[in-house]
Amino acid sequence: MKQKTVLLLLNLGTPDSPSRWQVGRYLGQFLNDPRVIDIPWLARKILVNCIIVPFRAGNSSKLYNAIWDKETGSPLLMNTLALQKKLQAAVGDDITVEMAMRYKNPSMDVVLERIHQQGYHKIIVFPLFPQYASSSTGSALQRFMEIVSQWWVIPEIKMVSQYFDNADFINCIVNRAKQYDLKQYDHIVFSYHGLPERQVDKVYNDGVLCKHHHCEDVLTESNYYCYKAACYQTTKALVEKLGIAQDKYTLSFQSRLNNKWLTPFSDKVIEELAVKGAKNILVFSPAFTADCLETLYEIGIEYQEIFHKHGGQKIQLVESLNSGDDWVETIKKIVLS
Ligand SMILES: C=CC1=C(C)c2cc3[nH]c(cc4nc(cc5[nH]c(cc1n2)c(C)c5CCC(=O)O)C(CCC(=O)O)=C4C)c(C)c3C=C
Ligand SMILES: [Fe+2]
Ligand SMILES: [Fe+2]
Repeated sequence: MKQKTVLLLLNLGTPDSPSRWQVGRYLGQFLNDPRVIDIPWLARKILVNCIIVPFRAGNSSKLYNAIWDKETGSPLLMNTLALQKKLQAAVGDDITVEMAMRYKNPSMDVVLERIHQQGYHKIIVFPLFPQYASSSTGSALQRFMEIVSQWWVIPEIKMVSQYFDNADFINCIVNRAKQYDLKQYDHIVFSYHGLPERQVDKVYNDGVLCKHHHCEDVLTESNYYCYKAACYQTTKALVEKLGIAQDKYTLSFQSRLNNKWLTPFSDKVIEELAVKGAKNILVFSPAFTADCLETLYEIGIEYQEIFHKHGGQKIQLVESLNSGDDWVETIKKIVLS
């Protein structure tokens, strides 16, 4: 008997259109997730629905408009769909490749209902986040389990929770860097999506805060799921492979909602580099496997403006893994191992 297997790619999600209304709906669904804004229910409802969404939706809509493709729409959706298509071709008929978004569309409810109807014997879940965070991987896997737990038949399930330490994943980023002559840049920045420090501390069961676990330097049994530790290890592997000297790079965190997020902040690092005289910098974004608002706009447009304003010339963004052949082969290898 042939086993029917489905590979489910999960990504964060994006608005259905860049209109203020749709961006507001997206932000409302996203930020009302208790794993994203982890405060008591009533406080979250007031903060998100009465403060963040009304004040943020208009501005975010402008940012989405700037990166929206007239034909293909959201870059995050377009890149994830292209990856699904190429993976399907790579794995052949034995495995069906599906893709769903944690927020908005294609929704996990609809895609998992289709998977349910098909009666697969095995589901392999692959979140497109290399470093575990409760707000990304944790949330997507929780929603997956909530839905599947309602089924009468629960098939065999394999869930991948992170892969920042996978050598093939690191090599894919190294491959993206090959088109740039690293020696031409005054400095290299590894910019990761930020997180509230409080959420990073919640990873530890021993009550000892992240700052006492030496997450900048070591990966241990206790900090394996610490997002900060995973970001530092990702950077360590990349600088070793790329031969980047200690004083030539900086790790930083972007997209903060307030000042209690992981530091150093990417925008401040970019500003300081320009003030110190850097003219050209190369920016990697290794927490994002697909180019999206946070890479194309925040790094490519907003940081470019900051850099220029303070005397710098050009910020070069290294493209994400998107649907590259090496990334397709890497996912295939990880999920089939
Ligand atoms: C690396 C994965 C991600 C983590 C971890 C993450 C945490 C996180 N994000 C916010 C708030 C926002 N993020 C936004 C966009 C966005 N975030 C990720 C990935 C992670 N977020 C991606 C891929 C994107 C881009 C989506 C796209 O459509 O291209 C936004 C929306 C944009 C904006 O208004 O700035 C917000 C808001 C929080 C609060 C959080 C963890 C606590
Ligand atoms: Fe985010
Ligand atoms: Fe940590």
